[in-house]
Amino acid sequence: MRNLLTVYRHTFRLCWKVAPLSAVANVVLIALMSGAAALTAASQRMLIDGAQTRTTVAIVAAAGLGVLAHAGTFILGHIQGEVNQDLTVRVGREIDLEVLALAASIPTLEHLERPDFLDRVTNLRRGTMMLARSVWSGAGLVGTAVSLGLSAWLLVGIHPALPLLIGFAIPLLVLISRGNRHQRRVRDRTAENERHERSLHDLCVRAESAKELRIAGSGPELSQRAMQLWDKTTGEIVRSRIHGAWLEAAGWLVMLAALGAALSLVLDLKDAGRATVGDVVLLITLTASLSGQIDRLVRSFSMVTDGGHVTGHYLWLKKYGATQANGSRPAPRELVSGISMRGVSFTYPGTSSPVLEHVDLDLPAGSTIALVGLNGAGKTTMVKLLTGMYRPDAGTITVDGIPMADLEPREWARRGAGVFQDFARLQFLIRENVGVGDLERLDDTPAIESAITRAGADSVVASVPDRLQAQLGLLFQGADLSHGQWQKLALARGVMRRRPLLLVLDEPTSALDPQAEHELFERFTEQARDAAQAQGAITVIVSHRFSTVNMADLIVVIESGRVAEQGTHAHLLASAGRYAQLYRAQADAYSDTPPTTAN
Ligand SMILES: Nc1ncnc2c1ncn2[C@@H]1O[C@H](COP(=O)(O)OP(=O)(O)OP(=O)(O)O)[C@@H](O)[C@H]1O
Repeated sequence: MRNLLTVYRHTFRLCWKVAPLSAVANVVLIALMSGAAALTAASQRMLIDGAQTRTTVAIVAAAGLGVLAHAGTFILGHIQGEVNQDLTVRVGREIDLEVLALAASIPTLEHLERPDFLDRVTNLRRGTMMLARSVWSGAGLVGTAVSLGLSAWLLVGIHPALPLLIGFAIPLLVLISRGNRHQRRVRDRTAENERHERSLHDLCVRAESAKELRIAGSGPELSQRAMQLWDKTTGEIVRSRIHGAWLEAAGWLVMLAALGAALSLVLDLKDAGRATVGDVVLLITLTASLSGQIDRLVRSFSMVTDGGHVTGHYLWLKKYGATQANGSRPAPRELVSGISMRGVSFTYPGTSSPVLEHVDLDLPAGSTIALVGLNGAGKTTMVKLLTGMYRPDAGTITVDGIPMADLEPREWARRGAGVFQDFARLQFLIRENVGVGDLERLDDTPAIESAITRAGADSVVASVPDRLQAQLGLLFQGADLSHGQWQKLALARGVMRRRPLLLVLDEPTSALDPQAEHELFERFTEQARDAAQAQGAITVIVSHRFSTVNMADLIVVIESGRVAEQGTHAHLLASAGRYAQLYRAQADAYSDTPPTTAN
């Protein structure tokens, strides 16, 4: 309940921020409407009683009051519905943006690969409207309670037992909240299926996956699977709704029986001369409006409880974000000793075997380090730990002696730059595609051009008519590029940031020919040396090409999550270990002579 109130306060603040006038109007309209239903019933009793006593003034006054109350209920209800809808959409959008910003601001990556996190975000995104709506339902709940109080007061006037009628709303509410609870459980349970269905759907309609699907002929199979998942998910949701509808119907039957009993009581009272015809009409009118009020109460109650559930996800996300950003020490502006890993082990969430185990490694300030090893050895994972995207399960990583966990994570992230093998194809203008590598210089054309030149991407820009202003990607009728061209732009984006302390190049040139890659790395190594001298910057390269690797100051061979060997190219070749074996295997593959077995 406290959580719900916290989020309501926050949501009211959002309402005030996005549409203060509508928020005030909504409160006033809800207050006015809560009195209108009771006023309608009271005017009818006055009308009947006035007719019996033939008091013209009373009849005219009652008729005027009735018309006013009816028109008020209708007109105010209509306006309130519109105002409410507008507020719900605007506030829902605001909450949606908040959720996205919150999820994107978490400096680590782990949550994006945790199914429970993704399910919560799915439910949260499904439920932002619900949350926004539930705030006004909470206000509506108060309004309806006031309206029911007025009705109870009118009922007491006929017979003191009649207000008990309102108490029959309780079993109805209990049954409905039971149905809602069941529906919420089903929604949570089906979130994973929904994500799965969406990913299959995306695979079927995205250009990137189209080639593989066409050649394998697997499109129909995948769309069939997506369909089955959709049927399963919606089937479960529909069944839970039907279940809820049955429970609600049972509650209403009880309520109707109570209304029938009340009516028969008032008819008996009238026969005994202890009630007027006006009282009978009042009860009938109240019965009709009571049903409406209780129905509103029930709907508001459902929305409030649904909102409470979504609130749980929302607060969880906020708390999770806060726990992931708990370091507060400023990141150094230059490196003196470098980065060290001591006893570092790491297992991906949801898996059981460690990817890195007891890694001890020193990355001296000002050096270029190459990580080599077979596929799946753990090279990219090591880079993810060094950049702070994941935290080790055991051991420590220090930056100039400061534990990385103590550093303000966003600040450390800002000290890094680079490009990953699974780079993004950002379908923006070319200048934006590159500029987002350093948001502060998004509009700095010379900086963008310089990054493009350093990444060897000048030919990519020259190949499209509008140059830097060219729109990229087929989604927006822009130019489509080859894989290698996209990669060159990703590389330019990766080197946009000025003076990073840690530059990571994780197979950034896998789509380039060996000659282009070699030239590029020569250029990078030169620049890295300048940065190294100026501020002790470290460059980490992950590559399978030994022509690139041998330029590094230190080569680290990773094997099954451990450091197998380290040293310079010459040292490792001389020691005739794993590196020498891998190097010769590649050299043989490029030569005309048959491969030798390295021993
Ligand atoms: N997000 C993830 N969740 C679970 N396991 C993962 C994840 N990412 C990688 N792995 C596993 O961790 C191991 C190491 O992966 P990593 O990407 O670090 O290897 P790598 O040495 O960079 O390989 P490659 O040369 O193929 O790029 C692999 O067995 C991989 O399956």
